[in-house]
Amino acid sequence: MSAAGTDRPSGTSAPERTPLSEHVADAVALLAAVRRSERIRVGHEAVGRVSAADRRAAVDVPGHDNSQMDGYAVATADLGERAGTAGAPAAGLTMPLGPTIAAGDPPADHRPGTAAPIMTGAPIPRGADAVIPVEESEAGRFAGEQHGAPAHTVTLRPATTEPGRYVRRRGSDTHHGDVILREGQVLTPARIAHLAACGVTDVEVIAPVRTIVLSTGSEVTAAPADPAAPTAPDAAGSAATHLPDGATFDANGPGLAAALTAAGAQVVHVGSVPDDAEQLLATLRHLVTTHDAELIVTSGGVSMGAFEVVRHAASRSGVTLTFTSVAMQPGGPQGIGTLDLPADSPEAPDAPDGHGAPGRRIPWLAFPGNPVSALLSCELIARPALGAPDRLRLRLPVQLDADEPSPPALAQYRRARVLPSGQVRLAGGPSSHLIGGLAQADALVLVPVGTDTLRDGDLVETILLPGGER
Ligand SMILES: Nc1nc2c(c(=O)[nH]1)N[C@H]1C(S)=C(S)[C@@H](COP(=O)(O)OP(=O)(O)OC[C@H]3O[C@@H](n4cnc5c(N)ncnc54)[C@H](O)[C@@H]3O)O[C@H]1N2
Ligand code: MOO
Repeated sequence: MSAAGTDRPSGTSAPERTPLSEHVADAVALLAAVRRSERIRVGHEAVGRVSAADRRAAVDVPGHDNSQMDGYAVATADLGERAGTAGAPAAGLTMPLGPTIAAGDPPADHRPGTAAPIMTGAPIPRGADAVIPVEESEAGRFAGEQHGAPAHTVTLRPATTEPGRYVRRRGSDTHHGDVILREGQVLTPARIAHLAACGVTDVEVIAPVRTIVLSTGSEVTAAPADPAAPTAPDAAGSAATHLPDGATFDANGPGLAAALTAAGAQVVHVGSVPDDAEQLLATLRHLVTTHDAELIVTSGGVSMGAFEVVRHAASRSGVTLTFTSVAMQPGGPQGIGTLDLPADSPEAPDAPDGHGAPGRRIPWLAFPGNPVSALLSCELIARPALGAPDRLRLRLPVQLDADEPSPPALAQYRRARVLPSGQVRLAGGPSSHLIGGLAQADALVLVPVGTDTLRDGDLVETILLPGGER
């Protein structure tokens, strides 16, 4: 990786750019007003939710000393030296049987001098300190499984006789009071099992933020879902679908809605509007009211063109949007702010007393329109603001066929795949319209500010994304 020089050619001035970390901090502060937590049951429905508080174990796990094997509970002092680690005597060690202990039995006292048949998970009787597996008995299995008269003794040939053998101690996994789930951790199947094992039946998790996703742009159109539309596969094997001249199928609506859902939001509406500021605002006010929405996420209309609908909307009353150029690519042009639903707005919900409800201020994240820019904005800005957990980041060597230039003023997020060798390889070019490259990627490679060339073998910060399955 080679660093760019710091000298600028005279007569040029770099645009003022906001570091990504600053913009994320603004988004986190903006969404703080709508972030809540809720209590849910510990069960399969909790998978993927994010903990909003530390949680402690309600009991020791295991709850009692218990056997790790089906075998015989013994007091090792009773085995004496005859069955020392040098090996059991050829004739074995014959002992009277104690009472049989099953999993679920209450802990009892051990009868000194006996070997008590004990099952995996059953409580070790008080006074016993080891379990000899049934395979180390002369018969190799329990008396009840054998024909003939019930046995009163067992002949053991223990491989070793050290105390504690095959005993799972109370609390050896988790102690009562241990923190078993931390704030910000995802509820994975194993964490759900651990919580359940520790007697925790409900947890506080981040509540989904009701979110409206709106694509902007007069060119943006939804792919036809008309059941009467022709669906015969074309030469390339996909359904024949007509894209009107000049139009673009809406990638950002479905993509952002999916990314926001994965980040824990509840997407209540996905749609699009043309480049008309009045229509955009009327649509948003109507949707916010109808769905009692708490967050607006738009894509497009934030850069320097003549038809930047979100920028135009920002000059209307009740809209507070700041536009900034974040020092990253993709996703540089960003808008952030609020939409007011004033008390006297015809769209404001009626209060129970029939008078207008108090006005509301809805956070608004305005992402750029290029599909990779929109999705990476969601990944890098909306996810942390919604409280979604950080992705795993690794420093990996990048595998390149040739040097890759990078704009030194920007942190560049290149799409990549992690290789089984532990290297990472770029997937497609840097342009922000290349949604196919992002779709095949399972990682982002961060080329930091100040770098003008990425070289084969450079160690790069790699952000792991879902989709790594081969
Ligand atoms: N003169 C300048 N031009 C541009 C600049 C700049 O700084 N100066 N920034 C570029 C960057 S970087 C980006 S990113 C884009 C952002 O543009 P907008 O947010 O205004 O987005 P649009 O112009 O509406 O669209 C850009 C591009 O993406 C396509 N698009 C938009 N929405 C969708 C959608 N829902 N699904 C699929 N594709 C979509 C749209 O058709 C355009 O091709 O501006 C650069 N320009
Ligand atoms: O910042 Mo834009 O997202 O590169 O195309």
